[in-house]
Amino acid sequence: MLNVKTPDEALEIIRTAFAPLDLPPETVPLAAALGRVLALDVTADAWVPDFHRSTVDGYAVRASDTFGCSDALPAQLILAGEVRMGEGAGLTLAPGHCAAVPTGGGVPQGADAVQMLELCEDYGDGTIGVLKSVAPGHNMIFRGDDVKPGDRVLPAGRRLEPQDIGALAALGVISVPVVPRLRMGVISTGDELVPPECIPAAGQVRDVNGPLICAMLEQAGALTRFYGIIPDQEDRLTRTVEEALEACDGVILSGGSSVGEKDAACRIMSALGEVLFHGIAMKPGKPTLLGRTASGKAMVGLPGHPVAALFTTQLFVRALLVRLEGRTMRQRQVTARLTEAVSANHGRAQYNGAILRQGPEGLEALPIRGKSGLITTLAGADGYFCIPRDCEGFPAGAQIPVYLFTAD
Ligand SMILES: Nc1nc2c(c(=O)[nH]1)N[C@H]1C(S)=C(S)[C@@H](COP(=O)(O)OP(=O)(O)OC[C@H]3O[C@@H](n4cnc5c(N)ncnc54)[C@H](O)[C@@H]3O)O[C@H]1N2
Ligand code: MOO
Repeated sequence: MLNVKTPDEALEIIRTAFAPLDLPPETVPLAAALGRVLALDVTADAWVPDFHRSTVDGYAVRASDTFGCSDALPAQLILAGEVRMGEGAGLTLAPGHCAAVPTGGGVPQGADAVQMLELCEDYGDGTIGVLKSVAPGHNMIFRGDDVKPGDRVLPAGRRLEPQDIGALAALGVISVPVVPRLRMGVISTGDELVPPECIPAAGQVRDVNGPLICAMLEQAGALTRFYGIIPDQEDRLTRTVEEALEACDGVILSGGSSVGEKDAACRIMSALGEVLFHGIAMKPGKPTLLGRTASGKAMVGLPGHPVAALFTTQLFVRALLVRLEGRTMRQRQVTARLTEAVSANHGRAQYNGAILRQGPEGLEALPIRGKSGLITTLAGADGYFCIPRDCEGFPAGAQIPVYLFTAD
């Protein structure tokens, strides 16, 4: 019999039983930093931008020279010169003067605003008519508006996204201090499993969990090593788990997690360390196991059914990874209208895949139905929702939170 924990209790055990690995940071080039976790705060040591810039194509002016002007009574200013992209502004604007400036070009000293080309008129005699007045600061950004030296731009623990890579480039951070990637060993077990490239014979099935779990761990930032499909032979399986624990920070085993005679995951974990829990009150995913070796390494036993393996990886293995990395989990979610009723009445939290689509009244969630042995019921899913243990289901039209299958 399994002594089941609630999903929250299981997460709490993960948090208390494991500590961050605190590995010394490594440095990677900016081009390789996407998806990596920042090891240190990134603090600016430069001004961004480093000079006052125009945000439009137009004429840099002294705002006070334009006050009161209009279509009928333009302010006529002397064109003092032209600012070129990639060069300093190079001139100082005297009263009554203006300078042509492109979008992003430097605003000359003395100028404090820019008027757009379309609101100016070139008289062709070295003077420009400004047809509408501008307030100081209009159409420009000032030195340091974006970032000043000492500003914290990105916090340690952040998984870097493309927009962060852009910000690091702006600061000239080309060597990025990151947390070393966790190394996770993955093992599929079962006499019936064959590699995906094989055509299954009678009674055989292709290994889904190996590629699935490796892909999820890679998406979560870990380095995975697949130790292959191991038949239901306890001694061989034990040796493979030991080999994986030797080389990796943790090992994920799928299949054999239940209580049948051939289900060896629990016995192997007890032999190699201690079992922290066996069983979670969730559907799918009930026979999930977590263990810890004497040296503190994690051993996870996931149910063989692929959908159960997917949800338990999503909820618990990812939580384990962020714990070992010393981060907090950030689960992205949206609110969507459930398109059909989904019932649940089995005393376990129920997890359902969902496809999201834009409906006439906003985002809609189409529940994916199917038993936990059917992986195709999740192909194309965007996320999932949970019906809590004490709830009998959600009616059609309910606004529900949908958690996205994303990296963090
Ligand atoms: N008496 C009980 N039987 C079962 C219980 C229970 O509580 N008492 N729980 C059921 C639930 S829930 C699940 S989930 C499964 C989990 O079983 P195991 O983790 O022991 O997994 P297996 O028996 O090895 O496999 C189950 C199923 O999944 C297929 N499988 C396994 N690995 C893979 C893989 N890598 N790729 C694709 N498919 C895989 C396997 O062929 C089986 O069909 O136990 C229930 N039984
Ligand atoms: O809970 Mo099992 O994990 O139903 O398939």
